[in-house]
Amino acid sequence: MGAVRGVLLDESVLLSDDGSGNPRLKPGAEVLLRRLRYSNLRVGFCHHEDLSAVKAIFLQNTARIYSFSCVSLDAPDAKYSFNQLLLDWGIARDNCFYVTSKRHDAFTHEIQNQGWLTVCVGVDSGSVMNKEFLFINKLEELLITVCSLSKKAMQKSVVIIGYVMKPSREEDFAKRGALPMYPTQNGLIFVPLTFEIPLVSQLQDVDAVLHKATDEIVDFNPHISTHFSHGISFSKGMQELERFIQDHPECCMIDPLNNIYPLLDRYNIQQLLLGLQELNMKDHCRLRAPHFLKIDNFHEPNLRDQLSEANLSFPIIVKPQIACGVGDAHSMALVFKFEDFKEICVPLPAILQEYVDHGSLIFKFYVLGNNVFHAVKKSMPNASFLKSSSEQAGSKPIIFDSLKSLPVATDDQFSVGRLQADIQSLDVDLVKSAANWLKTELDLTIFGFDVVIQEDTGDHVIVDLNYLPSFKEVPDTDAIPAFWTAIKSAHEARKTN
Ligand SMILES: Nc1ncnc2c1ncn2[C@@H]1O[C@H](COP(=O)(O)OP(=O)(O)OP(=O)(O)O)[C@@H](O)[C@H]1O
Ligand SMILES: O=P(O)(O)O[C@H]1[C@H](O)[C@@H](O)[C@H](OP(=O)(O)O)[C@@H](OP(=O)(O)O)[C@H]1O
Ligand SMILES: [Mg+2]
Ligand SMILES: [Mg+2]
Repeated sequence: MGAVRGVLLDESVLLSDDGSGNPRLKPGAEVLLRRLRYSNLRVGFCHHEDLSAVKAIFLQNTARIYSFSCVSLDAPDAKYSFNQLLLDWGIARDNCFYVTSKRHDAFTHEIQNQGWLTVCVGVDSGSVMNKEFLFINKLEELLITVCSLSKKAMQKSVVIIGYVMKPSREEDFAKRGALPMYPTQNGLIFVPLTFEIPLVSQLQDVDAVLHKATDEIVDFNPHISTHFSHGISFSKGMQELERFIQDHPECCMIDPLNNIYPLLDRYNIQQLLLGLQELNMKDHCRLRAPHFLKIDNFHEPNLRDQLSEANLSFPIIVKPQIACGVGDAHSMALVFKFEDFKEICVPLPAILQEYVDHGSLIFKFYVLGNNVFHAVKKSMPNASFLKSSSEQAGSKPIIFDSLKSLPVATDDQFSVGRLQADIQSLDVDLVKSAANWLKTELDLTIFGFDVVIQEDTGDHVIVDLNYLPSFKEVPDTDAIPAFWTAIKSAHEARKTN
């Protein structure tokens, strides 16, 4: 038997009704189907003829939504349709999981005799004669059960990556084929970790954990401690995961929490980026960090002097010190004069950053292990454009959210001719040297950073660093294999450390 390739779900696992006969999906079923949809496993539903017509139609419609098969077990040609399903799927029966919640079902025993792996969900193992079945209590256990069996069947030639990230991010990655539950070409199987069931039971077969821990931040209080990361509170599930990893160092984190903390703090990022000056090479543009100043409030008596000492002049972009993970981590402002500071409500403590005129183009760089990709994106326009639009509003500061309402250049502020010139002005080798330097400094597997090119000097200024970004601008054909290679290498490297 090889890795599990197909999963056939009996309607008893998926359907309940609302008491008045109207069918609906059982709790946990919708999440399961969403995850199976992009799992690279073949998935089908099945039901007996005695299923009510309304439920049978609901099941067929649900299968259609997810592009899954749906077969009737008692149809005159049932055996045919079952075997036909296997032929259509192009897989052997012993690579298939049949999942049911039926206690006594002649069909279940027959299909098990035909060599299918059978999983009973929510069925007391004592009530079923055949002990060959696998028994799980909750639907949430199914995926880790499938993946663990695949690993066992593949004689450990696969590595199971358990992952934690917010649903929207998981969906984005899964749709790109990045999180398959069937082994990748380099032997990775991805399984979502759920906090709905004890982590210990899930992690015993997991070889490495990929997490976007910042998706599990539930609060940030900068006043709790002078140590920035002490102000960060993670979800109970993330805390349980952290405790497990402390007790089980053999299960590796891609990447350890301590390695991502610096990227939660824009002050840390600025201090780290000061090291870029060591990379500057003769006959190359200058690579640098923006001038910056960290402030705890806008009423500091000698703020003007501090601005001048930090080599900061207006306009100044104001960003929260907390870089991600909380709702207002991306609430920013572009301030044109000193008096405007009292007008803005950027969360404190904040980082004041030199606003770099960069011709409305930003270069997003992504480091995936030893691969470095970059993409060009439209960005905020030069200050003169923003100031004029702001002057019409009485030169008020421009308040925005960088993820939701970034004041990107309008077409007339952005000329395509410039686009060619600007793209050619990017010193890729210089920035790749920065990428390699950052990888060493940060000891991270996957991270991104934003580069703007200052118009009058050509300085390459890194204005942002992010952990586990979506690298959505990079073609999947390049990004996804690199994503898998990076994770595999990180697991191997951390395993040997
Ligand atoms: N110092 C700067 N000078 C000029 N433009 C800047 C500067 N900093 C940021 N920007 C512009 O604002 C955008 C958002 O800034 P930044 O990337 O720091 O925000 P963020 O919330 O960290 O975004 P994300 O993490 O989603 O990339 C940048 O993509 C760029 O267009
Ligand atoms: O949502 P928080 O934890 O505040 O952090 C953001 C990051 O700072 C951004 O870098 C992410 O955007 P990209 O994944 O496109 O880089 C962004 O990804 P998203 O736009 O897919 O949500 C977020 O992860
Ligand atoms: Mg950014
Ligand atoms: Mg960022």
